[in-house]
Amino acid sequence: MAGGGKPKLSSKAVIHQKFGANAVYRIEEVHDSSDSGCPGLAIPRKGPCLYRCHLQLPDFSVVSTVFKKKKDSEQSAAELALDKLGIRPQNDDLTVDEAWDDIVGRIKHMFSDEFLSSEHPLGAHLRASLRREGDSCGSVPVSVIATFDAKINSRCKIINPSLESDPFLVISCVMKAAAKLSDYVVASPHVASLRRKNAYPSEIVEALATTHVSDSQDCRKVEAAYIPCDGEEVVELDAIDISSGKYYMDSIAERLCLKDGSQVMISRTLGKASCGSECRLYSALPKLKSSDNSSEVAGSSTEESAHTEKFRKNVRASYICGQDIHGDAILASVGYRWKTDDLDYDDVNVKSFYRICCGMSPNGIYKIARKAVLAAQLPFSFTTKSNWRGPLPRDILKMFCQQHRLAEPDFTVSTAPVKSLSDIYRSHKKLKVLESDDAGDEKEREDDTPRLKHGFRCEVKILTKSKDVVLECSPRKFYEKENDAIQNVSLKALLWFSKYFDELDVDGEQPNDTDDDQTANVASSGEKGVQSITNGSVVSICYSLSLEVDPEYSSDGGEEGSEGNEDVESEEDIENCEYSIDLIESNEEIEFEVGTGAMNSHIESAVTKMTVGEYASFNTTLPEYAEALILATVTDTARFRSLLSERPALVYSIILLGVKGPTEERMEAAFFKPPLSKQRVEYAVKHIKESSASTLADFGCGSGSLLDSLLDYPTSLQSIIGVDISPKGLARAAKMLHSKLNKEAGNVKSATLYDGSILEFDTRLHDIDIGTCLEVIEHMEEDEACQFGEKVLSLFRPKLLIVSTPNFEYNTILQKSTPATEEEKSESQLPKFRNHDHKFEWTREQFNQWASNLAKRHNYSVEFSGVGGSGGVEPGFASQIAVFKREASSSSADKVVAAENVEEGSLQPYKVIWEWKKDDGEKKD
Ligand SMILES: C[S@@+](CC[C@H](N)C(=O)[O-])C[C@H]1O[C@@H](n2cnc3c(N)ncnc32)[C@H](O)[C@@H]1O
Ligand SMILES: [Mg+2]
Repeated sequence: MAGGGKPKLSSKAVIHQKFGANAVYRIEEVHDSSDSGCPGLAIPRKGPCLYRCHLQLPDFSVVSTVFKKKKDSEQSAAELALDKLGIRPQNDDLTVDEAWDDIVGRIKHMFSDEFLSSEHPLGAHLRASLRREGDSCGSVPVSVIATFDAKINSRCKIINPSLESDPFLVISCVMKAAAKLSDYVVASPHVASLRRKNAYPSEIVEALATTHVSDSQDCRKVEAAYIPCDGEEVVELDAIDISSGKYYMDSIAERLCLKDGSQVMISRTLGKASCGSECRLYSALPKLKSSDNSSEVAGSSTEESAHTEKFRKNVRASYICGQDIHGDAILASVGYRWKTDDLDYDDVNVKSFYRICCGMSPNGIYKIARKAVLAAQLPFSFTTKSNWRGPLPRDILKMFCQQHRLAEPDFTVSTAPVKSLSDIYRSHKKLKVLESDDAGDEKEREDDTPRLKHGFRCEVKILTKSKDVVLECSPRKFYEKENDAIQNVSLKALLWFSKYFDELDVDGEQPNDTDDDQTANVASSGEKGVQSITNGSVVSICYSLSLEVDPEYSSDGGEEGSEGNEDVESEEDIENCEYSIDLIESNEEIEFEVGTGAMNSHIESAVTKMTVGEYASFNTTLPEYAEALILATVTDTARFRSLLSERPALVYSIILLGVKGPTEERMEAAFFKPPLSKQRVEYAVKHIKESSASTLADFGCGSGSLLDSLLDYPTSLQSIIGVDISPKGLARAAKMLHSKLNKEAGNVKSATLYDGSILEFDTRLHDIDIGTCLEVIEHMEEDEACQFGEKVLSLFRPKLLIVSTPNFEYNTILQKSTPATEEEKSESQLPKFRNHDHKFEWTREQFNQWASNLAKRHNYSVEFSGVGGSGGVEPGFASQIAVFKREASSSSADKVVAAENVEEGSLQPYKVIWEWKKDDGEKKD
C-alpha cells in the first residue's frame, strides 16, 4: 500500500470489513479452577476471571484461548479466523520498507477528509490547528503526531531501533516519511510541523466550525511546574494559557520562549498530577537535521546563537523522563482525549515534580506507595509476606522498570538440585556493576548461606528494551516457596538500584550513630536507651514530622545580627521571636517490622525504646537529602523553601500504638534447628513408622504438614484423613496431597480431607489406628480443649493418640529477648503466649493433669514427652507431647457409647472437601 491508503487494520477490523454483521462474537467467562493447583477440590477459590471468545463466521467458527481482557480474546479469535482464511495477520513483523510504507500511509490518512472529524486525539489537534492564525493554520506539530500515534512510533522503531533511547528520532522519521508525500502534505524542513497541501473542502470546515463551541472569550489557565535548564535556579510554579481560542501547544511554546508549538517537544507520560491525570514534559525540540539539506528545524540561523544557550541539557528534566531534554522545560498535564475536543487538564505543582523525582528510585516508589515519603524506607530484607508492609518487591521492580523504560523483569525460577558451592558463589554476580561494590551485601551474605537443599531459587535479569543486560541477579539461596524466591530476588535487584539512585537519600545505616544529635525529649521517663522491642516485631505508630525554625537562626534575627544586641533585647522582642513549627508529613497509623530497615532510623531507634501508648518527641538536624523529599511532601513550596533556608530542625513526634511480637513460627525457627514445627512432625512420624497402623486421622491438620511428611517415608498406612475448619489450610493440604500422591503413594490407598470441627464426632473416623492433634488445642477455648479430649477418647477412640501443645513455662526462654510491653507487664509478670491466636497455654503440670485424668476416665494409658529443649532440664520441652494408648482390656462405658453412636450411623457432620483413591485418582465431592 505504498504511498497512501488507510493505516493497517486490526484482525477484528479486517473480519468486520469482510463479514460485517455476519461475524458474531460471543464472550465466555472462564473461572480458572486449575488455579487451585488441585483438581477436585470442593472449596470455591477466587481465581481471576478470564475470557474466551467464540467467533462464528458463515462457514466456520473459531474459539480463542483464554485472556485476561475481553478485547484480547476477540482479537485472538479474529486472528485465528484470518489464519483459517489464509489472510496474513497484521503484526509488527514488518520489513523496514513496509514500515516506511505504513508510516507514509498513516500520515496520508491523517490528512484525509474523513480523519478531520475523527474521534482520535490527533483529530482534535487537527481541528485545533485549523483555528490557528496565519501561516500555521492547519499545521500540526510533528511532535504531536509522534507522541499520539502509537503505531507510527512502533513503525519508526522498526526503521531505527535506537529510537528506544532517543524518541526525538521519531520526529526525523515522520518528517522523512512526509517528504514522500510532497503532493499531499507540506513538510517544511524549517518547521517541524505538517500541513495538508490542499485546503479541506469548505463544507467540512464550516461544519466543524459550527460544531465547535467556540467561546473565545473564556480565559483559562492551568498550573504547571517550570524546570529551568540552569540547575541553580529553582523549579517554580507556572501557568499555561489554555483559553479555548488558543492552541495549547502554542501557549506552551510561548512560555518556553519558542516561536510556536511546532518547536515544542513532548515527552512520554511521567507521573500523575494530583487528580490522577498524566503529566508530560514539554521542552524545546532539539535541532533536526534534514537528510535532504542541512537546514535545521528549531530556530533559523539568525536565532541560532540565542538558542545555543537554550540547548544545554536540562539535567533535572532529563532525569525524570529518562531522555535528553534541552533548555527550560515545563511539566504539565494537558491534552486531548478520545471523542472530545475539550481539553483535559489538571494543575501540576512543584510538589508533583519532586514526587516524580522521588518515584524514580525503588526507595522512592516504596515511600510514595506507603504514603510516608520522609518516614518509610525500602526494607533491606524480605521476611514473610505477612510481615512485609507496602507493595511487594516484585511489583516495585516492575514499576521501576516501566519508569526507566526497561523491559519487564525476566525471572527464572529453578528447582534444580543444589549446585556446587563454587558454582553458587560464582553465580552471584552483577553485570555492569563495579565488581568490588559488594560491601553492603556482607551482612546479608552471612544469613544467605544456602540452608535448604531443595526448594526454589530465582534469578532475575533486567534488560533494556533492546535486550542489553543492565543487571543480572542470581542469589544462591533456596526458598520453600516459589513466591518467596521471586520476592527476595526482586528485593535484591531493587536494593542494588536503590543504592545507585538514592545518592541524595541515604539514611544512616546504623540506627544508633545518629543518636548524638538527637535531643531526646521523651514525654514519660523510664529506662530510656534500652531497646525493649526486638527485631521481627511489627509495630504500629502514629507520627508527625515538622520543621521547626529557631528564631535565633531565622534570617532577620540571625546570629550575626544578634551579636552585641543581647542586652537591648526587650521582652516584647523575645515574645515575638516564637518558634515556628510547620507540619510536613503525618500518618495516623503506619505499621513496620523492626530490624528490616523499613523505617527512618531515627523513628525506629526511638520506637524500639518506647512502650505502648507512650508519646515521644525529639529534634534532629535536617539532613541534606531531606530537602527534596520535603518538597515532594508539602504543597506550599514557597513557604517551605524559605523555611529550609533558615536552618530548621526536623521535629519527630511519635505515639507507639501497638506491638505484635515476632510470630510463633519465626520465634521457634530462630531458636531451634530444625525448627520446632519440624521436630513435632518428625516426632509423630517416628511413632507412625514404628506402628503397624493402617488408618490415621490428623485432627486440625492445617495445611497438612504432617500428612506431607508422612508421605516421604514408607509406612503401613493405607488410609489418611485430615480434618480442619480452615478452608485455606485445607486447600493447601489438598494441593500438596494431590501432587504428592499422584507421584508416589506408597501403601496409601485413600486420602480424604474433611471440613469440620474436631469438637464434633463423625462416625467415619471411629476406631482409627492413630489420631494426631499437633498444636491445635491451644487454639480453642480451654473448656473446648477439654471437650475435645472427652470426645476423642470416648467416641473417636483411636488406638493411639498424639497431642502436642506449647509448654508455657518455656516461653521465658523464647521471649528472653522480647519482653512484654509495659502495659502487659503491669497486667501480669508472666510471659506472653507465643501466638496471638492462642486462647491458653499450659504449664507442664496443667497439661499432665488434663491428659492423665482424661486417660484414666477413658481407659487409656498416657506417656509424656516433647520436642525442643530437654525433658530433664528446667523448664522442660518447648512443645509438650502426650501419647495416649488405648488399653487392650477396654470394655468401658466409652465402648458402648461409641458403638451406639456409630450404629446410629447418622453422625457424619464433616464435609468431604477433597478425596483421592488409589485406582481412580481424585474424586469430586
Ligand atoms: C497451629 S495450626 C496447626 C496445624 C497442624 N496441626 C500443624 O501442626 O501444622 C492449628 C490448626 O487448628 C485448626 N483448628 C482450630 N480449631 C479447630 C476445630 N475446632 N476443628 C478443627 N480444626 C481446628 C486451625 O484451623 C488450624 O489449622
Ligand atoms: Mg499454636
